Amino acid sequence: MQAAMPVITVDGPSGSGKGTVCRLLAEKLNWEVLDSGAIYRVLALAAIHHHIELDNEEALVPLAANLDVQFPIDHETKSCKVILEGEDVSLTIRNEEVGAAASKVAALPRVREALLRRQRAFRTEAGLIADGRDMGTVVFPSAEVKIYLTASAEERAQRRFDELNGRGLDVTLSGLLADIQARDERDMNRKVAPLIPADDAIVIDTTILNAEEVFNEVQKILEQAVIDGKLKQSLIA
Ligand SMILES: Nc1ncnc2c1ncn2[C@@H]1O[C@H](COP(=O)(O)OP(=O)(O)OP(=O)(O)O)[C@@H](O)[C@H]1O
Ligand SMILES: Nc1ccn([C@H]2C[C@H](O)[C@@H](COP(=O)(O)O)O2)c(=O)n1
Repeated sequence: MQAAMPVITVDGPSGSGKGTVCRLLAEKLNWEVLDSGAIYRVLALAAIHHHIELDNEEALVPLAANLDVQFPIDHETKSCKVILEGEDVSLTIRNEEVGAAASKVAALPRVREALLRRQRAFRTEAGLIADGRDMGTVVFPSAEVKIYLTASAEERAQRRFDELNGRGLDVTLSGLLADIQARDERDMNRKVAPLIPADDAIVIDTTILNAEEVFNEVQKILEQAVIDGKLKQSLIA
């Protein structure tokens, strides 16, 4: 039986292209997007602002439960802004240090538990595209469509290098590769909600695919989901 508010989950490691494909899908389908990584990033930034150690679960749980964050639409860029305690942190949360800090706070089981309800609340009237690490395994286990994107660590580091270098940031390919490998190791081997494909996820290796080719693969998956009766044609037209 199809749920009223369908969910497509897109999980995978850093730089596999989740955010890119979710944005393209959201534009096409006019669905909401949950960027769950942004929530972990905001929590990590709040911990840094409040001088809370990134492994202090006792202090991080109430911070997570009461996180003062909003995601208003920026009508100029048509993307979400991230407002933490009244401050626009949309750019700050995207730096590599905050990404690494997010991966550390995300390893704490009670912190993850404290953020579950907030993530599930993104399932509203439109369909939802949920981007993260455990969207298909934990947060939305009954999602209609589950996708897992992956790519070699070298390719993901190169993508990040091109992006950051293009923005004039002083980064090295070897440094970014080491960061990505450390993040993979932490995200894939934590005790709770480790990064793994859900049993019923469809895996796409994006190493040799460009963003458009990945999007085309995802569209084929959605068309198959219609044939299988998991999604209504009218929802993806
Ligand atoms: N298939 C692709 N081929 C080449 N570059 C890509 C592809 N998909 C995304 N990119 C580029 O790679 C970088 C990382 O992509 P994106 O932010 O979508 O990954 P992500 O999986 O969401 O990463 P994170 O989990 O760290 O947020 C971006 O610069 C993006 O433009
Ligand atoms: N569902 C999620 C989303 C994110 N995380 C953690 C692990 C990541 O390294 C970090 C930052 O995520 P990104 O913005 O790069 O997608 O947040 C997680 O554990 N679970």
